[in-house]
Amino acid sequence: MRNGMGSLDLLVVEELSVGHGSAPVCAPVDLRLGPGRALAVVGPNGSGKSTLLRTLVGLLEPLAGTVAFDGAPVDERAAAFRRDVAAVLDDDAFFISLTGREHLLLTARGHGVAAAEEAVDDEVEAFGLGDRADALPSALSSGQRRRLALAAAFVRPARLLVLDEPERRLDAGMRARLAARLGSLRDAGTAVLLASHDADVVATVADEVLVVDDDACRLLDPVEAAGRIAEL
Ligand SMILES: Nc1ncnc2c1ncn2[C@@H]1O[C@H](COP(=O)(O)OP(=O)(O)OP(=O)(O)O)[C@@H](O)[C@H]1O
Repeated sequence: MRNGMGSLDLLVVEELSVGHGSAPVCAPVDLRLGPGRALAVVGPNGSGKSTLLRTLVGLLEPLAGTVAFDGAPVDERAAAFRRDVAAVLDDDAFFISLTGREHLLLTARGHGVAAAEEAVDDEVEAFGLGDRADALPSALSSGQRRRLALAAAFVRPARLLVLDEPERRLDAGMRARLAARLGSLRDAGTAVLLASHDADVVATVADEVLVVDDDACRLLDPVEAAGRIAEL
């Protein structure tokens, strides 16, 4: 299906059931996400947002239903999928002996960024890492580790950005800057999928909101969803 920007949907999810054993953690999900669009996944603690995102990026097998990225079933081992999709799901996925800056350089170079050093400097600046970029991850605060994980997703090109509660452990100023940046990326054509508990982040970034629930997972527009998010 073509979306409002005249492009093919990147992510197509049909009758998707997700869970860690045989029982689904929430009702089945149907959604489509195209370039230049942003979808927020909301719901209370334990409703299944992270389980859904992990399934969408191929880290968990669907219990039923399908997930396709760019017309093919999701396979996180496929080079094209790894090239096109940047995900920040956890913030403890670091090499213990590489500094923050070294992680960012590795990521930028691994994804073919031409001026990798400059791109890394830009993200160090944007995420306020400053001289802490030369520390090992174990010597960073939890918020600084979060910033580093996010910087690693921004330092490389991606067609789809998947973020699990990106606001977690960020201070108010950084939350607002992150939301603004996600909005700019979306406007520049990246597809953005994020789980969030932050009504301001959702209002700034999302064109559409998926409310995850046991009975039914429903797609709402951000205005309809605003009251609902405030309750969660
Ligand atoms: N590795 C796991 N093995 C078994 N059950 C799990 C696992 N991870 C999560 N669960 C369970 O799956 C359900 C959904 O959890 P999930 O982490 O997807 O929720 P969430 O909506 O992301 O919650 P939160 O807002 O707290 O981050 C919960 O009941 C949780 O306890």
